[in-house]
Amino acid sequence: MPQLPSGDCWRVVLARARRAVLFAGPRGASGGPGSVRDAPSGAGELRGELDRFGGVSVRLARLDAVHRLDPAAFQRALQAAVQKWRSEGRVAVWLHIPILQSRFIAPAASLGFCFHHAESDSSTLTLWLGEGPSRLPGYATHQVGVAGAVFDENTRKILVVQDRNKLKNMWKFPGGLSEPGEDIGDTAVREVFEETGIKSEFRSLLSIRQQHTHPGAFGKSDMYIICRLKPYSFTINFCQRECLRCEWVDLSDLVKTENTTPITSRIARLLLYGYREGFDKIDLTMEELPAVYTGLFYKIYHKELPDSYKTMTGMD
Ligand SMILES: NC(=O)C1=CN([C@@H]2O[C@H](COP(=O)(O)OP(=O)(O)OC[C@H]3O[C@@H](n4cnc5c(N)ncnc54)[C@H](O)[C@@H]3O)[C@@H](O)[C@H]2O)C=CC1
Ligand SMILES: [Mg+2]
Repeated sequence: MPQLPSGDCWRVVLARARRAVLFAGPRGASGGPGSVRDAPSGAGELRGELDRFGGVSVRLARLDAVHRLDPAAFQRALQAAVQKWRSEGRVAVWLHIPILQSRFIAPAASLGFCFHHAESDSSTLTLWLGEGPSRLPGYATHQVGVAGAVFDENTRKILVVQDRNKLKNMWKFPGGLSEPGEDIGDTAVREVFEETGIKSEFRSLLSIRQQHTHPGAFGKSDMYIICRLKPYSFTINFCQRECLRCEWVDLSDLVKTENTTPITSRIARLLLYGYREGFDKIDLTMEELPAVYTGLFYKIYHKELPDSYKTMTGMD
């Protein structure tokens, strides 16, 4: 006579019906070897969702039963769950832990989980279960800083600041770190306004600098992007907290001065070339396009295509 499913097992049956949701019930309960009675206790507390790569994602914030576990009980439940997921051929486990349940981090780490990343209110740990070294993608590798080279073509003047918090007070373009979800051009315009009081609009992207193990990037790499901006206000009202000085200077004076950073000096020369020969020689302009699958939009930056190439279908 077939054995009736236990409470945990019923949950597994329901989960199978729903397919996308995985219950880390007792070993064998969802088709693997073993029986309900082999199950290490507590395994049924952990429930995950299967991702398209064959990994399991467990969000503790959504599992009410887990709130009642102490760290030792959580460790037993997680160990049982991992054993089961391994037997089912899952390639990885993603464990999302709300900051107030951080007592579960150490038990997970003792089972081999490592930090993948943390946000302000949660951390995410991973465990690779597949063959060979982990193929899980890492988290953020860079911070993005954006500066605005605000150039007034009518007066040939460019906006520069001296940073208050630096040991050497050299002229540089105003700028700062991008916020999550912020367009590059919007960062440049916002930072220029916050630091100098000058209103401007985005024209183009001029340069990208990549620097690894940047001292201000918490051990990550730094991407520093300079944009060409066009001013539409001219009265300076600079931020005393961040800047020591702020001035409109003649572009050719900025090219000649030694009291500037190498990157500022180089971009000043590039701007002078663009001013004399045409900005199309130096500009990477932006266009917004629809993403293929997601229904979202993205911004693409490249040199302007001549009209004759915009509609070209192949080699004529
Ligand atoms: N070559 C160049 O001309 C320079 C380029 N950069 C690039 O600019 C970007 C960063 O721009 P920033 O103007 O530095 O950023 P930002 O304008 O976003 O923020 C700077 C301000 O953040 C605050 N801050 C930063 N670290 C802090 C800390 N540890 N404690 C307390 N307050 C803190 C300070 O108020 C500081 O004035 C990076 O991409 C960097 O590589 C920065 C300086 C010079
Ligand atoms: Mg700044």
